[in-house]
Amino acid sequence: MLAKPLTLSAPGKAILHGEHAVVHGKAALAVALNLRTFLQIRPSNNGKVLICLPNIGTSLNWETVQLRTLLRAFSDGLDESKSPSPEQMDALKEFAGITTGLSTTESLATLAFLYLYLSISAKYGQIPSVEIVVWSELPIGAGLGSSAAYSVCLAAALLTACGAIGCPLEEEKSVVRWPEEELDLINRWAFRGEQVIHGKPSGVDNSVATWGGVLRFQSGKITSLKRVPTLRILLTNTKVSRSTKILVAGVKDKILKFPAIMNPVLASIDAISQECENVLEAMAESPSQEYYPVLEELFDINQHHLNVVGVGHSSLDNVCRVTATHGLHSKLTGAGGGGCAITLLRPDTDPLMVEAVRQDLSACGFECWETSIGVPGICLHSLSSLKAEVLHVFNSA
Ligand SMILES: Nc1ncnc2c1ncn2[C@@H]1O[C@H](COP(=O)(O)OP(=O)(O)O)[C@@H](O)[C@H]1O
Ligand SMILES: C[C@@](O)(CCOP(=O)(O)O)CC(=O)O
Ligand SMILES: [Mg+2]
Repeated sequence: MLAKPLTLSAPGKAILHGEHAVVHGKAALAVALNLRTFLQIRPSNNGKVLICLPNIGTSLNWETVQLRTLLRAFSDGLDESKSPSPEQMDALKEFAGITTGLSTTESLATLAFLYLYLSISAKYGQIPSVEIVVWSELPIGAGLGSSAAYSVCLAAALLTACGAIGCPLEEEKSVVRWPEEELDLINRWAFRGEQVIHGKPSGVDNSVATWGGVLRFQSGKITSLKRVPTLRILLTNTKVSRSTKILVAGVKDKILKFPAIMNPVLASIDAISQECENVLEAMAESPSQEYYPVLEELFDINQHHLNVVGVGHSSLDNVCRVTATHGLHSKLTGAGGGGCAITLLRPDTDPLMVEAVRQDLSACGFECWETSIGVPGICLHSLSSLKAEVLHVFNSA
């Protein structure tokens, strides 16, 4: 099916409000970041499937005949409307030789790939021999949705390789997107990859990586915010590693243990997302500085709530403290427990001040950078449109 190599990319995300609460049916507001995961898929004629993951130093390959055996055993339950079953996961673990019960970076990436490869192959009757390289600009496991960008890239590449969706790249265009119904199919398959990595994802991250822009997400309903003000956001990576799967499971346990205490906190987070959406709309309508104190206060309140639900970390408290000494307001973003925080900058924040904050945060061992938001979701690239850094990774993989 695949005639020539394809290169595609999907963005990471930052959650303004609603992380964790969104897993329990509350609203979240999320933005696509200009940090992307890139995937190159090449047709191969050696009867193998190869996946190379330079970010984590992993390269794996299997014979398609081996995969075909597994496919037969699994083709019944594998389609985009079903969640991965424990039996399927056990069979994949055995196949991939994953013996430890612990979810490592490599084991999760391998299982998500094998699950998507086999289920898409089973559904569309193809078992393509391909070489795949996935490389990301995003920090991995830091709250910026690398798992979703990975799953969305894999779903789009495998659906294209199996002929389930078209390949809309035209010679004269450097970047193109799929039509809406194909994006929807990519998103639904990517959600299955997120289930392998997260356990119980809400679907917000894969939706942002697919659709891009600024989204409101609640119980699977995706609403693109059409009019949003330009927000300046500083991202800080505390470099404290954590696992989304473990943090999401911890919040669930807390809700089960203290429902009367935790449910009102989730309801309050939901109200914060709603209030923030109202403010963003009003700002887009009539830009004014007067809205910033409200956005800042919402960051502060939500950060306290996230500590209450048990996903804070002393490194994140440090980010909040350091930025507060410069009059700035921060909250964790994504699953928390370490990873990244976001800090709101006002449009007129002096670059010298931003530099001073960056230096203070770097002195704590953190990495910090300003980012632009609301970028496009999954797209196909012509080779000539790729940055030298990305080309270099693909050429040397
Ligand atoms: N570029 C990549 N290469 C390999 N694995 C990746 C990549 N991006 C994401 N992953 C997988 O996603 C997991 C991180 O997901 P998660 O804990 O949800 O953190 P986040 O989504 O915030 O980065 C990693 O452990 C790894 O299995
Ligand atoms: C905590 C959560 O709301 C976001 C997780 O994001 P990340 O994997 O930490 O980037 C989980 C989810 O919505 O699936
Ligand atoms: Mg994730």
